[in-house]
Amino acid sequence: MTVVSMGIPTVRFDAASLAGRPETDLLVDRFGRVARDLRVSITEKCSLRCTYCMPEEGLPAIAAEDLLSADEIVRVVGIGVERVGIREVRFTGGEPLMRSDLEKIIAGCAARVPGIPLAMTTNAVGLEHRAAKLAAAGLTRVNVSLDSVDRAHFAELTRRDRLPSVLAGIRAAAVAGLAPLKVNAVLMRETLHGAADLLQWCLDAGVELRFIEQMPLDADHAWARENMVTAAELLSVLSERFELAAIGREDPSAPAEEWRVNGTEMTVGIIASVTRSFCSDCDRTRMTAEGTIRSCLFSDREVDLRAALRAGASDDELADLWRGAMWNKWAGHGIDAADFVPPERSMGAIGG
Ligand SMILES: Nc1nc2c(ncn2[C@@H]2O[C@H](COP(=O)(O)OP(=O)(O)OP(=O)(O)O)[C@@H](O)[C@H]2O)c(=O)[nH]1
Ligand SMILES: C[S@@+](CC[C@H](N)C(=O)[O-])C[C@H]1O[C@@H](n2cnc3c(N)ncnc32)[C@H](O)[C@@H]1O
Ligand code: SF4
Ligand code: SF4
Repeated sequence: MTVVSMGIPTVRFDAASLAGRPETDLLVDRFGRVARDLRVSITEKCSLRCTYCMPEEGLPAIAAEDLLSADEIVRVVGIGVERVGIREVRFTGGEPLMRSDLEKIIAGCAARVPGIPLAMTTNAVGLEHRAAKLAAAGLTRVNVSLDSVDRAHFAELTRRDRLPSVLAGIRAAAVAGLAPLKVNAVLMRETLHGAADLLQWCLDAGVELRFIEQMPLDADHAWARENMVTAAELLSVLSERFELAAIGREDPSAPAEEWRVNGTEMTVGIIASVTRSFCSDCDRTRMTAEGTIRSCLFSDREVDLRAALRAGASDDELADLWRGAMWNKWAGHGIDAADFVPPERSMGAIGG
């Protein structure tokens, strides 16, 4: 904890050391990486309870006054783009659609940082009714989480019977021009047998599917390395039905590696965060719904921008706090280390 004087009142907030940092405005770290991709969590609330993410009862509620307001989010996004080199912004959560002022947040950001892609990662529940408004506000594209197209299985995995709403949301997003639309599916023992069906559904729907290796970020702490489905295992299952040709990554810092399917233009991606980690090329920086900067999914060391912002810090001061948070970023998640300990926050509380 560092004491920072910003006039009256004097407020305490975490500031990470900038010692040894080169003279640059950008969000550099000690490992030569530059963070340009900002992921903004805007709520801890969610309409689903995916077993690999949330506890059955949901996450503890964040008090309304502790959440960043729409105007505060727009200000931080503006600082990110104008002062520290952010080139892409993604809204996430929790479920971003749970915020009734999401359109206001998007419109505010679109006006403040014109030309910067504004994406959203969502479960698509209720998106049917908001896709057109979100697109009009300036949202550019969406990635939708969908682990199964079998209604009973979906209800089991998410503890909610909402598959029809998700599918309607995907259709509405396509109609609204939120493209390219990608589907994310977390790999699990209980879904592996349906993986080929899910891929066929996505090929038929003309959307790109990416499978994600499950990470130890579930609120229930049930993740176990020996139980997880690896990219290699998935590839062997998919290869029984599809001809897959490796393409690689869109760009070095993209989490997904891609495979061409059946010699067509359609692809399937795998985000192998555990067995083929991409930490050495990481370009991510995160802001939690409470306004703390988190340099890595797995690092609980957060820098509190909200306290500074509400105490009257200038844009320059906020930018410096952000730079300090990222300068002290770890090399990677360390899941393979003998002394690995999962972070305190689960995926839904960080913003995946
Ligand atoms: N290890 C790790 N995994 C991540 C990170 N960001 C996203 N993921 C994983 O990748 C999944 C998909 O992320 P999305 O929110 O769709 O974002 P994206 O893949 O960067 O999006 P695109 O730009 O469309 O490729 C998430 O659900 C996470 O499981 C990250 O910084 N580190
Ligand atoms: C936390 S969710 C937030 C956004 C939105 N609610 C959704 O599900 O897309 C963001 C992403 O994290 C992924 N995720 C959640 N828990 C995960 C875990 N334990 N390992 C890997 N990915 C996870 C989800 O599949 C989703 O794609
Ligand atoms: S993955 Fe997304 S939809 Fe599922 S519980 Fe977590 S926040 Fe909600
Ligand atoms: S685990 Fe951390 S360092 Fe690795 S890719 Fe994700 S955010 Fe980046």
